[in-house]
Amino acid sequence: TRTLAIATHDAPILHQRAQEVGDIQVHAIQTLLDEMLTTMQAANGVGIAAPQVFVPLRIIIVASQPNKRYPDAPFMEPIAMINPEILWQSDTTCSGWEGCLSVPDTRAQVKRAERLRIRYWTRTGEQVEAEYSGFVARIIQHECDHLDGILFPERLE
Ligand SMILES: O=C(O)C[C@@H](Cc1ccccc1)[C@H](O)SCc1ccccc1
Ligand SMILES: [Zn+2]
Repeated sequence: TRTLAIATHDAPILHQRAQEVGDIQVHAIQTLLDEMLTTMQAANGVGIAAPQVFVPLRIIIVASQPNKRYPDAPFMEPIAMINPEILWQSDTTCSGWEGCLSVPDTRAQVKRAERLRIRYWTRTGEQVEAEYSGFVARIIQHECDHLDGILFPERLE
C-alpha cells in the first residue's frame, strides 16, 4: 500500500469544507482508506483526515494509541469514519496537547469537549452511532475540524 503526500498548512485544500461521500462511492474508496491508514502510521499519527492527503472528501481515520504525550491513551483498532457527524458534545471541556501532521513542529494545548456522540458510515457502508470521551474524543474533534477546513492553531484561546 502506498503512502500519500501530506498537505502542509499553506495548502488551500486544508482550509476548505470537504464534500460528503456518496453511498455508491463507499466501494470505490477502499484503497484510499488503506493508503490513509498507511500514511498515518508511517507518520506516527493517531488520526488523519482525507483533505490532509489532498482528497476533498469527508473521511477520517481515528487510531488512538499510547504515545509520549498520552502514555495512558487507549490502544484501539483504527476506525475509518465516512461522513462523520458529531451529534452531541458535552459542555464539559478539557485541555490537552495536540499536534498535526499538516502543521509540522507545532504543539499546543487545545480545549475540546470531554465527551461526544458521533454518527458515521463504516468502510462496509453501515451507519453507526457511538460515544467517545477523553483522548479519542479529542482526536475525533481534531479530525472533524479538518473536514471543515479548521486547523488546531485556530482553536487556541
Ligand atoms: O494531523 C492529524 O490530524 C493527526 C494528528 C492527530 C492528533 C489529534 C489530536 C491530538 C493529537 C494528535 C497527529 O496524530 S499529530 C502526532 C501526535 C500524536 C499524538 C499526540 C500528539 C501528536
Ligand atoms: Zn491535524
